[in-house]
Amino acid sequence: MSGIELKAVSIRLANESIVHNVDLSIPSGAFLAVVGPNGSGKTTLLRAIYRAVKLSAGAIFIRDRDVSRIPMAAAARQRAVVPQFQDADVALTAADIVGTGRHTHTPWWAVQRPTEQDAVLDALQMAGAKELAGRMFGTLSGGERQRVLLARALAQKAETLLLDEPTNHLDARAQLELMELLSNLTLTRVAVLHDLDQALAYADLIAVMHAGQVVATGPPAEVLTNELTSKVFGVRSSIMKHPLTGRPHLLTAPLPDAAADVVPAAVRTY
Ligand SMILES: Nc1ncnc2c1ncn2[C@@H]1O[C@H](COP(=O)(O)OP(=O)(O)OP(=O)(O)O)[C@@H](O)[C@H]1O
Repeated sequence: MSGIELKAVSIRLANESIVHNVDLSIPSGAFLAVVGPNGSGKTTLLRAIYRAVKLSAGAIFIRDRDVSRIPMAAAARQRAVVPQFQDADVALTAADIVGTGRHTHTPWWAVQRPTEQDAVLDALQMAGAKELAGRMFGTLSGGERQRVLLARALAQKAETLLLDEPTNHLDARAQLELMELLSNLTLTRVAVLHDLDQALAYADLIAVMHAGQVVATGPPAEVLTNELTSKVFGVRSSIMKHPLTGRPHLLTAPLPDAAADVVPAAVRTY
């Protein structure tokens, strides 16, 4: 069974074609990183998976069920979302926010039960945010909020986890902790990432977007060639092993002429 399947997906917004004819298959339990230059359509594609934007053509399936035909309550059990922006102007504590992730399993009036509170604290602990439980959400820093939103998504215990630039706002150590945590989860995960090095080091698969199309997919070390990063991102690159951890890392350097206007043929589709 496929975790998530996109079939010939196209999206138009404000009369503009934003995503064109994307096919993507993410195996159940895999971690896919979506990368691409600014404005290439990554967030729009992710939002389509959680039904925040409508498709103009094609279809999206989570575990073989068409997401456009699923009742909202069932959809919330299908996918948990860590969005890029979240309104912080709410009179709720971090634990309250995480508790809203439990509403897919428990009626709102039962969220104060000890088992539910344990689930909330477990999720906060996993996201490295247990000490923030009693803090008002609006008083938290950007990085602290990000961890609370991750905890809310984990508390939801959905079949898939969708994250939009989850390492934004996090300091160096918190970024590594988050990527470690994400790479060790066993549910199907899709994360929009800007950091190609993080995508290479932690994701199972990568999809590269350029001008609304997916131009390459496959294992990150096979996809992130110097040729691809030159053409799509306008940077030279090479992959090196970290001397301490042995993990692969992507080093980048400017191109003499950083024009990135050639779309390469797909490296591999799966
Ligand atoms: N609601 C909208 N109406 C009109 N255009 C939109 C809308 N949302 C996004 N776009 C446009 O669609 C294109 C893709 O945007 P999107 O946010 O998906 O890109 P992205 O790859 O996630 O970019 P970034 O890396 O900068 O976050 C951009 O040109 C953006 O201006």
